[in-house]
Amino acid sequence: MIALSVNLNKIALIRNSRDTTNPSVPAHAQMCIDAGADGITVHPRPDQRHIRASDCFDLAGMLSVEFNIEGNPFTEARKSDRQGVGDYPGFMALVREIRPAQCTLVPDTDGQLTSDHGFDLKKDGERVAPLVEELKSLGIRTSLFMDPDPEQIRLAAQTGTDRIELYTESYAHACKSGDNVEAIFAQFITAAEVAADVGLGLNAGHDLDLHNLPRFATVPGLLEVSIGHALTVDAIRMGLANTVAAYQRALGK
Ligand SMILES: CC(=O)[C@@H](O)[C@H](O)COP(=O)(O)O
Ligand SMILES: NCC(=O)COP(=O)(O)O
Repeated sequence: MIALSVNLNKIALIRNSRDTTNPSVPAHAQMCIDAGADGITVHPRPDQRHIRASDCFDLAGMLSVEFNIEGNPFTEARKSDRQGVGDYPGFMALVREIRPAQCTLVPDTDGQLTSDHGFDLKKDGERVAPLVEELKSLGIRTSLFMDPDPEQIRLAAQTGTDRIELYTESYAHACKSGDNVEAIFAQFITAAEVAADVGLGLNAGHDLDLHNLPRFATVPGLLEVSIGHALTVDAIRMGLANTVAAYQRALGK
């Protein structure tokens, strides 16, 4: 069974567009859970453009499903520039205190519009490995955000991480454009086979949607997908409960 972890970044983005608590991130998480979500994912960024550190604590206090916190482990603490919003404590400081079920390390720089690449572990492997070890010692399952690159995936196994999360934007783009879909999808099949060969659990995410998900769900060994942007947009059209159910059906459940 492939777990569906709903990413709430865009719910927080709507909330932050006013000085309000509406929509409530915890209340939205509960609606996702009531509708059948297997997990909740958030990606607190240093500018707190959407998910804030306070959201992570609020969610940690109420979730009855797995909590996955994603982010760049090398981000430093940053003062909030918005009245009434707490400071960003730094990613590792936040995760050390919350101790979510899973932590997905993502090599985003602070100013990126969105996540757009996996780790280069030739460059950063020696910095990442000790953090993986620390997170695991805290009882947190670790995952590294990776491109579907066999050499990099083999390097990921050397860090000691439990899982990797395949960055699926290239597949989503190919599905939209119709160009090279088979060749791109074959890259993910190969990446999944390499991950299994080196003992890594397999997650995936970014730009997955109701159209591209059914085929991606056939990737061997896939354990979890985290989906936020397209699912939130679909919920505007279909309603949240119907949307979560539709994504579960797209996963073959
Ligand atoms: C790592 C990844 O691909 C997404 O989980 C990320 O959370 C997207 O971030 P934004 O929602 O800020 O675009
Ligand atoms: N790790 C991917 C994620 O959490 C959500 O990505 P997206 O569906 O918002 O592109």
